[in-house]
Amino acid sequence: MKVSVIGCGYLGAVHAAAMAELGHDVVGIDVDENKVAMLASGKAPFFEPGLPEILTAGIGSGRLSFTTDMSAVKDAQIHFVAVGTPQKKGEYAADLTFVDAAIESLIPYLSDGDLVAGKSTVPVGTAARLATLIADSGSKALLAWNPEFLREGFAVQDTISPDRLVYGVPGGGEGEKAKELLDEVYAVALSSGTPLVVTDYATAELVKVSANAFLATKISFINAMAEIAESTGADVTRLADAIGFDARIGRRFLNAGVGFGGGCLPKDIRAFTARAEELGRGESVAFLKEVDAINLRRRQKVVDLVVESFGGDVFGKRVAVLGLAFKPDSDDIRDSPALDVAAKLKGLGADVIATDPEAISNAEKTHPQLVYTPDIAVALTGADAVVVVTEWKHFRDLVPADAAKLVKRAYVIDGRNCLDPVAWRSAGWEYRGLGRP
Ligand SMILES: NC(=O)C1=CN([C@@H]2O[C@H](COP(=O)(O)OP(=O)(O)OC[C@H]3O[C@@H](n4cnc5c(N)ncnc54)[C@H](O)[C@@H]3O)[C@@H](O)[C@H]2O)C=CC1
Ligand SMILES: O=C(O)[C@H]1O[C@H](OP(=O)(O)OP(=O)(O)OC[C@H]2O[C@@H](n3ccc(=O)[nH]c3=O)[C@H](O)[C@@H]2O)[C@H](O)[C@@H](O)[C@@H]1O
Repeated sequence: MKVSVIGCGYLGAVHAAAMAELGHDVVGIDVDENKVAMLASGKAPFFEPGLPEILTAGIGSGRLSFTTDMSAVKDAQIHFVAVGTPQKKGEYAADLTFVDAAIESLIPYLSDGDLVAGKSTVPVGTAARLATLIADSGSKALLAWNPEFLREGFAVQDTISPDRLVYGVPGGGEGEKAKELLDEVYAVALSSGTPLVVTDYATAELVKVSANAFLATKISFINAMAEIAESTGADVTRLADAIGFDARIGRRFLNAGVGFGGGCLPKDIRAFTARAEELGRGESVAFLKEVDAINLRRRQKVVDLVVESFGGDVFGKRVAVLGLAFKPDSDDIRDSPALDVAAKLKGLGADVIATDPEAISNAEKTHPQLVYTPDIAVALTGADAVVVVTEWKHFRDLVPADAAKLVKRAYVIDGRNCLDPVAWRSAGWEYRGLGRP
């Protein structure tokens, strides 16, 4: 099929390359000229395992191209909209400027019977509004909302083999036509048994935000237990193991630590709260404010542990911050707990040196006040405290005895509960985890 993808960021670039990998003819459109130039030359503009390979293959096959010229979508039958929906400045609500602009610029190039398939995460009610906008323009194109559930770090595999597909479609014959087109584009996944939920716009939009709200709640739940564990001497990691054996609860997403960040969970729970309030249903998701508050308290807890370890004054102390990305296998620093901790410590006067295998160049742009090194040994050398805030394998695999030789004071705060306390303590380190003794 001929497919266009509008917005080629963390979601759209992967979606475009994956659709080409599945045999479709794909054109990716973005307003960012640098990003388009990189993608068009087969280079991934961000770190995502497996993306360079499918980009190169797609471009080499002639099935994948990128441009800033919206008119290139003309031949496509399905137009995936994957532009950003960030949090509005100073508000909780989602900023829909990019979605609206993308649809406006797409409309002149739509042919009758084309399908616009929204992938961006949007507040419930957006699809219906956009469908009206398209119809009012005189276009006979269809609109579906087809939310995306990929995880960064696993984005390629999650796109090619998703754990479910959700189509939000209009009622009647239009909905059937939209479903037929989506079935064709996702034929490979569907034929291998991927569950499919076909529903109305509002349900599809809500599936996406409620899934992220649930994940955020699960993380904040275990972090709340970590807070209680800290006051009782209990071990939240053992607690998570034990409750996780209950299949109704499950162990995944029960890792207590410095909490969730990234370009989605934090802004999505806030946008959901704002939208529910607009709908007069603020009380239904009021708990998400507590989920957010617990999450932010964990970042402060890590900072407090560092400060306490110096008797209340971190000024001039050298702190090695291991991790900048919001999670491993990603260079994404959007709302990253790791970077937040580094910046807070710097703000308190600590001599912070931060390292990350992939996220340094992004962090340098937003946080030029921090000192960075790509070399873990350099970060550790002379450190008065070490803080692990992203659980990259590189940090999990550190040999405590070797690391101890580099630092000035062997004090480690394991903000992701990803190190073995016994191994670190027996190598002479004072070890502090979050919610574990
Ligand atoms: N990053 C992720 O893992 C996932 C993201 N999502 C959702 O997907 C959407 C996109 O997220 P990301 O890819 O992370 O954002 P991003 O910020 O990395 O990418 C958005 C892209 O859209 C481009 N853009 C903005 N306005 C445009 C326009 N008018 N025409 C063409 N391109 C335009 C930007 O230049 C940028 O490259 C958001 O709604 C997000 O919540 C959903 C699931 C997973
Ligand atoms: O809407 C989105 O953009 C995506 O948001 C999340 O994916 P992602 O942000 O890539 O990362 P996750 O693996 O969900 O991790 C999010 C954050 O939670 C943290 N986390 C995760 C799991 C856990 O047990 N504890 C924990 O603190 C991670 O460190 C990270 O900061 C969802 O998992 C995806 O399904 C969704 O598509």
